[in-house]
Amino acid sequence: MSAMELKSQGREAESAAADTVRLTTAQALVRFLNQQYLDVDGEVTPFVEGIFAIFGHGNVLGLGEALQEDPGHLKVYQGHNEQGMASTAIAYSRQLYRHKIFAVTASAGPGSANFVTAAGNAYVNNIPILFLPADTFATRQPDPVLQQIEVDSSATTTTNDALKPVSRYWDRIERPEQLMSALLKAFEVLTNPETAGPVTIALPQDTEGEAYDYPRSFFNKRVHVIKRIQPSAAEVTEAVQLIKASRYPVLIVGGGAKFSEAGSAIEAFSDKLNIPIVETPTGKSTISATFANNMGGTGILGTAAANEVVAKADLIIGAGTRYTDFTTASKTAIHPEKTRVLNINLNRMQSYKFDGFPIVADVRDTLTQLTSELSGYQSDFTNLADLKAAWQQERQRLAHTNYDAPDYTPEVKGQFSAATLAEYAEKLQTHFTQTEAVIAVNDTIAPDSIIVAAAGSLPGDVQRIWDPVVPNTYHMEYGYSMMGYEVPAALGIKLAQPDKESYALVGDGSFIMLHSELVTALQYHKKINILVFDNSGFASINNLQMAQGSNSYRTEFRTADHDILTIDFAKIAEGYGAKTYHVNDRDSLVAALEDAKKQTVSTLIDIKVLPKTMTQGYGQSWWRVGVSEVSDNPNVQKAYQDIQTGIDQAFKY
Ligand SMILES: Cc1ncc(C[n+]2csc(CCOP(=O)(O)OP(=O)(O)O)c2C)c(N)n1
Ligand SMILES: O=C1C[C@@H](O)[C@H](O)[C@@H](O)C1=O
Ligand SMILES: [Mg+2]
Repeated sequence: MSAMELKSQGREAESAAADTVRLTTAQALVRFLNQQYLDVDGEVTPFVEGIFAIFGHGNVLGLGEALQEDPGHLKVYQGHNEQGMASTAIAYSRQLYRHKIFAVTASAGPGSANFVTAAGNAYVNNIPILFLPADTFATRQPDPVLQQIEVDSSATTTTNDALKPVSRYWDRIERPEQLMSALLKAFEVLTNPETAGPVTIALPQDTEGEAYDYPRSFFNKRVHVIKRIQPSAAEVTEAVQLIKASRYPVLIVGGGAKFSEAGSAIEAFSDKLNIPIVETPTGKSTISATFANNMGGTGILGTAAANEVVAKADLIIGAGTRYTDFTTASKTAIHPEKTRVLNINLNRMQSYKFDGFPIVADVRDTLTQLTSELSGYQSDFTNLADLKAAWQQERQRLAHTNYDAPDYTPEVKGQFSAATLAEYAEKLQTHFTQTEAVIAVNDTIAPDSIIVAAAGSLPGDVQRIWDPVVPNTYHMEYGYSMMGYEVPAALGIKLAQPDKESYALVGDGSFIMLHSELVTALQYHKKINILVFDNSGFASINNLQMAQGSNSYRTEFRTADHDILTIDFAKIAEGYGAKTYHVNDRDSLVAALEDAKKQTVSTLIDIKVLPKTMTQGYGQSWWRVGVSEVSDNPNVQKAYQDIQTGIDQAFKY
């Protein structure tokens, strides 16, 4: 028996009579995490998979020591950037429909501050994650300590207070016994589908190591049951009336539908009642793109087919959607004056939106009930197959856009001159268009591979032209649209589904901003594939800026001498130890993708693409943005007037 085992046996024996066990706060925390289980539709699994850690002086001696001594079943990984490793944890939970989580721990001060962006991401996307930032001393004896901001107005304010607005539950453990009530509350929040999101338990570094006689009962196995909330009879009756009264109902599949695993229920509903479905970015891949009534992504970034049925709708059925501006075209795509709205959502507040009739219940079970109650009903849509076929034709056109064609004009028109585009072609050594590249990836990687995107122009492209066939293979973070989510998320996805290939679709700007967890993937032999779409700039923002009358300003990547910046992303990843490829046309991309499939090590494909060659709007694409009211630039003045016209037409709340 090892010295450690002897010591721990002694500790158990010592307090056995009192039915307590003497542990430090950190040891008690680790022991508790090991005992949390989730019951989803009768299947019980451990809820906490592990912990990502970047140790500093604030957490290495308390939590670090406890994990070193006995992590139980928790897998402990070293992260390389706090925001990055938290993004990995978020992606892991999201990919597993929130059935499992990782905790993340950082040292006090800057390490903890690095959590804030990721916490915002988890908050807006309703993803459970347990933040365990170290904190300054509870005793305050050595104050101010290294990395303490030392707020004059209150000694209780520390860096970790910045996590309060982006936590669904926030607590600070200043005495070891506080841990018990804090963790009970924390895990209720983490495991409740209605409140799931980030939880912060701040750990003052002295408290982490302080001991207490914890009741053994606190460490009993706890099974948190996910309850599928059923619609009331009155809710079903009203919904049935609304649908029966409508000729052109359209179902919007949101993230709530995906988390409810409502795919089959939606297909049955849509198929039997002839109701077209359209998808939000998060809802996409709940249903296969090949499903006959699936018109694809909707909203500002939507397909022509989806936006056409939404325009015709006399009833919108929102299944687990938050109705963000991108889905509603800033409230111009849906008008409750002309279109009734029926909302199915676990969250009561969400269900009230657009003056909708609220059903506060589980999406899967509600739609199943509605399908059986509505037998005999069919919508009057007759052109769904034609709309879908027309969109597929457009997708084919986008797959073959050719910069070298004599009559070539880019998808984003009227912004860069032919000379500027030629300058990019020459500097980046590419004639490759982004739409051709994205579709080539879609057509080449295995259908059960998982892609992730988050920011820039790629979320718009894939919302329109990515056709996911296998459910849950499309992982989109377009709630916070956090640049830098893509690479760490690819690792989280790989940890969640180790037998699948995981691909990050990432712009050059996002890659530069954050890719530290590529090192973690390499370190732990978790293969991820990174596809960098390099157009040498914050191109989507450049598009937006120029579309609203401004000149191109600080959104292209140019040197002080106005030269286009050229970066060898493959070389960067090669330096870390990844297998890399340079690509500038379809053939070289397909060859690289095929070779990358054979690798066991993480890969990066550096894809040089031309700016202005991403997809553009297809109906329902007004976006309310903050254009300047006063400007000497006539184009900005016009853009301001155009925005006022849009505002006049938009639904007001
Ligand atoms: C953390 C963060 N900072 C800033 C933004 C605002 N933003 C959105 S897209 C974008 C540019 C993205 O550039 P890139 O990744 O190269 O993609 P591209 O637009 O070129 O497709 C910026 C700065 C953001 N979404 N997230
Ligand atoms: O500001 C933004 C504009 C969007 O086009 C982009 O996709 C998103 O990442 C963003 O933050
Ligand atoms: Mg870019």
